[in-house]
Amino acid sequence: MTVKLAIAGSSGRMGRMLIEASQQTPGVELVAALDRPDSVWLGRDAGDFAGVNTGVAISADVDAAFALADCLIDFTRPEATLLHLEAARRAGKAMVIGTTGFKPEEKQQIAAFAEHIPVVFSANMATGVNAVFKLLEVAAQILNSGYDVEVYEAHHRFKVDAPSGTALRMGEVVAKGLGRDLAECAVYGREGVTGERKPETIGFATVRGGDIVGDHTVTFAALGERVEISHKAGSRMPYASGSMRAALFLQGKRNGLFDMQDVLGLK
Ligand SMILES: NC(=O)C1=CN([C@@H]2O[C@H](COP(=O)(O)OP(=O)(O)OC[C@H]3O[C@@H](n4cnc5c(N)ncnc54)[C@H](OP(=O)(O)O)[C@@H]3O)[C@@H](O)[C@H]2O)C=CC1
Ligand SMILES: O=C(O)C1=N[C@H](C(=O)O)C[C@H](O)C1
Repeated sequence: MTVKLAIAGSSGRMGRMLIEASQQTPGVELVAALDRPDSVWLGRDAGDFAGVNTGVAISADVDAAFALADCLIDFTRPEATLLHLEAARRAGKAMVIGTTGFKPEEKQQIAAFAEHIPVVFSANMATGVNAVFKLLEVAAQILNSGYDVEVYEAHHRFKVDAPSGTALRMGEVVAKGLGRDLAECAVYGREGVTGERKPETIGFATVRGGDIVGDHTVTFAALGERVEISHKAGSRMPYASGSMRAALFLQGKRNGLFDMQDVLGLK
């Protein structure tokens, strides 16, 4: 059966890519496209950015979108995602959430919504990045003593949250593998006379510039050698295709919180 899709933030960088992906993915049908109530794009065909005619006009009416759609894909901002989750709960429909930058208590709210509706929530929908999460689990098991862990990420100049959701997830995966709690061992910046590096810490470095789509590297550095595990995105399409896969995965599910590891069968 076809999954009827609504896409939020449809004029955004990911929104445009998701609309394009929806036109190329068997088993999904775009039925609604959302943007802010004050967006200049309201009323335009959702496919205008990609040069295709979808027959779906961009609107700000979330409840009307859920009346048509089985699933909303949301790559917006945390405050918008939480409002969309309320509408999804009212309608009893599914959500795929790619938005990053949530506070811990907001993540708990998402988990609470997922007791009532099915949700895929993942900081990175790309298959390659999810493969890297698995590689990091293995690396942390083997390189569990004497290696300093540092996470580097680089993104475009327009990104508003740091470190990236993906970098934080990478930190969480490695911390768990090493038996540490990321909240206690993360170091998010260094400046001035910092003193020597504490061995139990996990450091983060953030670069912002130009149109970098998304680079992530985790370094395990010891005395005499280092291991680097990297992913570099050259296009946003892997995030969009992963999201289509996530929407198809949610078909027929009543509730529950899932991530791309569930979607890809990596757990
Ligand atoms: N999980 C993953 O694989 C990936 C996650 N992301 C994440 O997705 C999110 C979006 O990224 P990106 O597309 O680059 O961002 P953009 O700023 O390009 O797009 C965001 C879209 O959401 C809309 N929006 C923002 N606030 C609201 C609101 N309060 N109500 C309704 N709509 C709103 C924006 O409208 P307007 O422009 O009018 O403000 C815009 O259309 C980020 O959190 C990013 O980190 C990105 C790529 C991959
Ligand atoms: O904002 C972006 O562009 C991206 N955001 C996600 C993140 O914060 O991890 C995923 C990807 O790196 C692109």
